[in-house]
Amino acid sequence: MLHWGYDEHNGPAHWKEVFPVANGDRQSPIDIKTEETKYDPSLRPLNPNYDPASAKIILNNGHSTSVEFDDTVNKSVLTGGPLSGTYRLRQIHFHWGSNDEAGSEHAVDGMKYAAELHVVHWNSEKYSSFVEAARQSDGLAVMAVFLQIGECNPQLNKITDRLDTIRIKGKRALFTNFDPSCLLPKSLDYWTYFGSLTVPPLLESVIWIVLREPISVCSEQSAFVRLTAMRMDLGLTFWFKIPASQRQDIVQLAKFRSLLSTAEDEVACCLLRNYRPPQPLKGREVRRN
Ligand SMILES: NS(=O)(=O)c1c2ccccc2cc2ccccc12
Ligand SMILES: [Zn+2]
Repeated sequence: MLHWGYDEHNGPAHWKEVFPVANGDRQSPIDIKTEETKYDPSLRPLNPNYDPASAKIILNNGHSTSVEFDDTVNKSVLTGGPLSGTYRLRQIHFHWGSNDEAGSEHAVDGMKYAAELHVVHWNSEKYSSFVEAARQSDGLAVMAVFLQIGECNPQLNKITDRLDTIRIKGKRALFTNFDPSCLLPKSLDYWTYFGSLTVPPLLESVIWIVLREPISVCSEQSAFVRLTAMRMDLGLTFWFKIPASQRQDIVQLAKFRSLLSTAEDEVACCLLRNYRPPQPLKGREVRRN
């Protein structure tokens, strides 16, 4: 396998050839069977506390688009929930599919959402760097938020409106004054389990915190259906009368799909999907608050 990706020749089924831990005992993502989750009264409320000034850049690393934060000090942290100690915000990124029927990494009773946001933190109380923490069983904490097809999400526009400036792999742009809490749902109820990175090197060092309530995102498929219905009502070819700005808004998810997984000097290839399928639970418990 040349370099891992999500295509037929280098996708999740091949990753074990280079990263044997792909068949490990605490791999992610998983399909959360809600009937088998266990209520744990010792689980505390989640307490995200982010400073918008920590946001630094938005980038396309060829596998996803991420917003990177200044993690040299404890300015933006996550505490509470299943965590003991303080976990420092490192980056956020997204996973999506080539159509609205799949795209999330975790599933709930076999149901996949259209996309998934991951908010990545590392245990800055016990470890001195992200790289060191990524090698420890309690080193990382990732909060996952499901994106469900529906109304356009104005908060998400802060990200999707910038994607056309970082279409090519390796491109980055300044991105500050952004508090990722704006992308969290009203309820911070969650499921939690011990897992791994869902991308190579698939390190088994992540405490996963999956929020139960999704946030909304719109995509051209759902918008196209809505507009066609509207056009039917109006009996007019209404589409071309919509100002481009508004047309822009109705294709949030399409903008993720138009990112390139290739660099400047390569043949352009769209990053149409970047999710790993659910992995075996291997006896792990999924707790809920
Ligand atoms: N999906 S993931 O949260 O395991 C993940 C990444 C996924 C895509 C691109 C970069 C990622 C970096 C991560 C760093 C730490 C933990 C998870 C990470
Ligand atoms: Zn992720």
